[in-house]
Amino acid sequence: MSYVSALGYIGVGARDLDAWQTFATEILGLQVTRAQDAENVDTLFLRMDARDHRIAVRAGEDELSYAGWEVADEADFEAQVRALESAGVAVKENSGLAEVRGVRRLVQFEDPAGFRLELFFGAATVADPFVSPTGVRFVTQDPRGRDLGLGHIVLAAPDTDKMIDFYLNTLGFKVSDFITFKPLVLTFTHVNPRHHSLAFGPAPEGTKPFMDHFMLEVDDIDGVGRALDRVRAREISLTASLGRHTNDGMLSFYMKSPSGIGVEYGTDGKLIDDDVWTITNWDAAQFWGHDRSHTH
Ligand SMILES: Cc1ccc(O)c(O)c1CC[C@@H]1C(=O)CC[C@]2(C)C(=O)CC[C@@H]12
Ligand SMILES: [Fe+2]
Repeated sequence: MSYVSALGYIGVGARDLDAWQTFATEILGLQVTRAQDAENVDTLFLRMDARDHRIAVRAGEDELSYAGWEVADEADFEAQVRALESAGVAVKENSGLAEVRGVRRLVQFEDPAGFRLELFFGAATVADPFVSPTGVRFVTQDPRGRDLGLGHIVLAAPDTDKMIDFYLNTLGFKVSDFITFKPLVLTFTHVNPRHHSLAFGPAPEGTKPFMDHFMLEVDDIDGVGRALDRVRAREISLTASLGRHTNDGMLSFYMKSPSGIGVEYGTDGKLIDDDVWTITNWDAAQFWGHDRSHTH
């Protein structure tokens, strides 16, 4: 039982849309279309490949966010909706929202932490070629052309066990591996060859659930290096220096977006072949780097 095929899109809220527009264009290298959404709210639609957009940044509360999980076709869509319903999850089909997102069909539901999720198929795709303003190319497919989604997200919520149970047993995500440091355990999960589309970060009791960061992957190290140069040249805070993760081998750095949500920008992430993959439990998050004390 596994129907979800990719992290199709995400949405975040931002009070300062002008700052986000500059950040998206000049640092991340995303193509930006700024428009009113269906409810006349100022929105940045951010493009990274043939999809109409994979990130929407909507004027409003900085914390607001949602994730759009994609399935390959209508049969998988209906099967996943049934699986959610038999698990007792309230699922609401929303054709108006499907139209706003440009997708064929869409349902809305919440995970156990109350995080807003959408399940959809038939993503909005445009004929116009994607052209990055910084010249990067994003990795959203594997070498065989299989969709890898936009990157990954890390969610932090107090009851991690309940969250993991839901994503594994109701949505069919698979464990990639674990990283254990002292009392902390981080769990990484995949839905396609990308090492993780979703990971669970630690959150102390009483914390409001939040998206810690999203990760975008580019296809060469120079794209990461040039983005890092531009971060250093501007008022953007670097939250972890360049480093290489143990589990997915990603070479990346972390920064704070203008609305506060973290962004990891990397390259060279590992792909998982389920036929030969064995789950490991790493004792460290990185082979080197990702220093969080000497940043600005
Ligand atoms: C460890 C790791 C491997 C691959 C990744 O893409 C990735 O984002 C991470 C997590 C990085 C980071 C960490 O190791 C310390 C605890 C952190 C800050 C969290 O609370 C969420 C992200 C975690
Ligand atoms: Fe990450």
